[in-house]
Amino acid sequence: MIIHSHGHIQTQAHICSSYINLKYQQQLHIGIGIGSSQVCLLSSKQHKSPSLLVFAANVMALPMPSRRRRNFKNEQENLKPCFNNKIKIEIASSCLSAANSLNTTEPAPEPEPDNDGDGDRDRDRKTPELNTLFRRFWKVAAPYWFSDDKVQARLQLAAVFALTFATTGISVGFNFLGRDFYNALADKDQEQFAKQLLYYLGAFAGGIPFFVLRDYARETLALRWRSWMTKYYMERYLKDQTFYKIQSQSIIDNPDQRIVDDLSSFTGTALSFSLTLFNAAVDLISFSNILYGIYPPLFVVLLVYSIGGTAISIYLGKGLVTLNFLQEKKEADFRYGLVRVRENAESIAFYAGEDNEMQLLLQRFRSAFENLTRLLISSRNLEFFTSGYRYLIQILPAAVVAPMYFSGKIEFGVINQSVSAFNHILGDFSLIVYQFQAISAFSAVIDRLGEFDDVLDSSSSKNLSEPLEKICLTYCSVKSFPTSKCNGALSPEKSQKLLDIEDLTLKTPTSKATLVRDLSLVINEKEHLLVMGPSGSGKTSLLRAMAGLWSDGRGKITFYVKDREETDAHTSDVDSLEVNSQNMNGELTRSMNRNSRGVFFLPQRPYMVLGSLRQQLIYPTWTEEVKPASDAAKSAGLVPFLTSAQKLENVGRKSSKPSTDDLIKALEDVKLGYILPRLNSLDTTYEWSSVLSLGEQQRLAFARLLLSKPQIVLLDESTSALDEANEAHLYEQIEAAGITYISVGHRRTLYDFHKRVLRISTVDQNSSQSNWKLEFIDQESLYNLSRR
Ligand SMILES: Nc1ncnc2c1ncn2[C@@H]1O[C@H](COP(=O)(O)OP(=O)(O)OP(=O)(O)O)[C@@H](O)[C@H]1O
Repeated sequence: MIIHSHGHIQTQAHICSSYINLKYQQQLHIGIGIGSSQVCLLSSKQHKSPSLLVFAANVMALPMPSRRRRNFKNEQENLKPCFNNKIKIEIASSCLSAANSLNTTEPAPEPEPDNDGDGDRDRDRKTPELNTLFRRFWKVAAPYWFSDDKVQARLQLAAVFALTFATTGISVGFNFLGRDFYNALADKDQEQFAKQLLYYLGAFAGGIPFFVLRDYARETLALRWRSWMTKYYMERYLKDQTFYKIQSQSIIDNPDQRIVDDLSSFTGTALSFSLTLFNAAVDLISFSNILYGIYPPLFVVLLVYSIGGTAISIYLGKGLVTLNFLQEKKEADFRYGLVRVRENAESIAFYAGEDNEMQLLLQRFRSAFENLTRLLISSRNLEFFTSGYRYLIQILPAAVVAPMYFSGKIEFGVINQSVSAFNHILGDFSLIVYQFQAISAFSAVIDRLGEFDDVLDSSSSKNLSEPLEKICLTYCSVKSFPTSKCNGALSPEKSQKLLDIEDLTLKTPTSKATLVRDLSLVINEKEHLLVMGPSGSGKTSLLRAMAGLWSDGRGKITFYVKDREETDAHTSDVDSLEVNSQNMNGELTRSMNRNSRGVFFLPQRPYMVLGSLRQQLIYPTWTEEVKPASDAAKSAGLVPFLTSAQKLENVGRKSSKPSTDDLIKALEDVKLGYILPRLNSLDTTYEWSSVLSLGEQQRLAFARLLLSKPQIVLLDESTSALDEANEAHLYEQIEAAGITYISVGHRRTLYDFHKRVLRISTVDQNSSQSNWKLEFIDQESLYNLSRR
C-alpha cells in the first residue's frame, strides 16, 4: 500500500513513527518512507491489515501536531489487532530509499493558495467537542484554586459569591417594593405613595454599594487569578526551552497572545460566567416562587419557550466557536507582523521593503478581515433569532395576567411584579440564548489555552516527538582539581578535561538529516578549538547539541566543569549529573545546568534584552531584583507570586553580582568604555539593538562573558562583525581570564587564537563515512605564511 501526500505531512508521519517507536517498538514495525515531496506509508504485502490502512489514512489526514498526537492515541485502538497478530512492519528511516525502491510515486497535487500560510490548518479546524471543552476548561482553571494562593483565592471567591447572593436578595426586595409602589399609584393613595417612594430611595442608597462592591471584588479576584496564571504559564513556557521547541518546530501559533490576551479574558470571563450562573440559579429560585404564586401556567409557558430558544440558538450558532478561535489567531498573526516591522525597522528601511511589507501585512489583515466578515454574518443570523426571541414575549405576562386584574383577583401592582419576575426568569432560562456570542468567544479562548496547556505539559513531561535514541548530554561536576575521580576511577588527566564528545552523530530535529557523523573529541583546559566548514554543514548545530538545544542523533557529550556552587568548598568529589532521554527530571535540569555550571554560549546573532545597560551586562548570569513599579502598587500589596521568581532564579549562584565598577571595567576591557558618556548611567534604558552597532553588540556580549567567567565558552561567529584588531583584543581578554573556548567561524585570522581546528564537511547522506577532521594549528608556519 502506498499513500502519497504533501510535503508538510512528512513531519507528522515522522512524529507518529517516533510515537510508535516509543510505545510499541517491540511489537510494531511500520515502514515510513519519506520522500522529498511525499510520504509513503508502507506495509509489507504479506501482512495487509485493514487496521493499518485506517491508521495510514489517519496519519495522512492529521492536520496539526497537537491534534496529531490526540488523534493518534485514538488510532492505537485500531492498531491493536495488528499488535495482536504480531504483524511486522518495518520502520524505514530513510524516505528516499523507500520512495525510490517502490518507484511508483505520484506527484503531489499543488496546494491551494493560502492567505496567511496556515490555510490548510484553518480549513481543517473543527468545532471542538463539548467534553473536550469541559476537560480543557477544568485543566486550565483548576491549578490556581489548588495552588499556594488557594486560601486567599477561596476566601475572595466566597466574598464575591456572598456579595452576589446579597445583590440577588436586594433585587427581590426591589421587586416587592415596586409592587407596593405601583399599587399606591393605582389606588391614588398619596400618603402611601410618598412612603413607598422613600422606601425605594432608601433601598437604593443601601443596596447599590453591594452591586458596586460585588463587581470590584470580582474584578480584583480576576486580576489576582490572571497574575498567578500568567506567571504559571510563563514559567512553563520558559522552562526546559519549551519556547524554543514551540518556535523552531512551529507547534502552535502565537503563544504570546495566549499568555497575554487569552489568559486575561479567560480569568475575567470564567469568573463572571460562574457568577452569572450562580446569580441565575438563585434568581430562578426566588422569582420562580413569585411567578408560580401569581399564575402557574405562565411559568410553564416560559419554561417551554426558553428550552426551545436555547436549542435553536445552539443549532444556529455552532460555527461561532471555530470562527472566534480563528479570529484570535488571525488578529495575533497580524499584530505579530507589525511587531516584526518594528523589530526589523532598519533592515526593512535598508532594503526599502515597504511595499513588500505592506503587501504581507495587508495579506494578514485581509485574512483577519475575511474571517471577521464570516463571524459577523454568523452573528447577524443568530442575532435575528435572539432579538425576535427577546422581544416577542415581552407583553405576554401582562396579557396573561391582565384578565385576572380586570376580574379583581389581583391588584394592579401584581401585573408589574409578574412582568418583572417573568423577565428575571426569562433571563435566567435564556442564558445560553442571550450570551451565545460571549459563550462561543469564551469557548475559543478555552480551546486555545487548553491546546497551549497540552503542549506545555507534553514538553515538560515526555516530548512525544522525541525519538528513543538521542544524544546524551552530561554535566560532570568536578569539585576539586587535580585529584578528581569520575565514576569511581582516579583519573589524573581528567583534571584537565573540560569536554568529551564520544561517537556523536547529530541529526536535524525535523527532517532528521545527518549533519555530523561519529565525532569523537576531547577538549582540555586552554585547548581552544576552532570549528570550520562550509556554510550549512552543521557547525552551529554542533554547538546547539552541546548547549542541549538539539538532541536528535546518538552519542555522548560530557562537560567536566567545576560547579560554581561548590567551587569554594574544595572537596575531592565528582558528581555526575546525567541528562538523557530516559530521565524526565534530568530533562528539566538541562538548561539550568548549562547556565550555572560554567558553560557559556554566545549565539551567532547578539541578543540584547529589553532593559538597561546594567541588565544587558549581567544577563544571563544574574538578575535584577523586581521592584514594584509604583508606590500605588506597593501600598496595594503586590501579590506575592509576582515577586518570587527572581529569588528562585538566583538560587544556586554563589558568585556575587558585579558592582557598578566591575561593570564599567568589563565595558572598558572590551573597548566599549566610550559609550558610557553618551548615556546618563548604566541604568538608562534604550532599544539596544538599534542604538548599538552590530560590532558593539558583539563586544557587549564579550563583556557579559568576562563578567560571568565560565570555564568554557561556545562562540558562534561571535566576532564576525568586528575588525581584526578588536577580534584579537577580545580573544586575548578571554584567554587572560582563563576561559577555554570553542569558536565557530570562517575567517583565517581565527587560526591565531586556537590550538586545533575541527573541519566539518557537508555530509554525504548515502555514505556512512565520518565527515570531520581534527588538525593541529601550526602557529609557526602560520606566522611564516603571514610574513611571506
Ligand atoms: N530548525 C531546523 N530544523 C531543520 N533543519 C535545520 C534547522 N535549523 C537549521 N537547519 C539546517 O541544518 C543545517 C546546518 O545548519 P547550521 O546552522 O548548523 O549550519 P552552519 O554550518 O552553522 O552554517 P553557517 O556557516 O551558514 O552559519 C542547514 O542545512 C540548515 O538548513
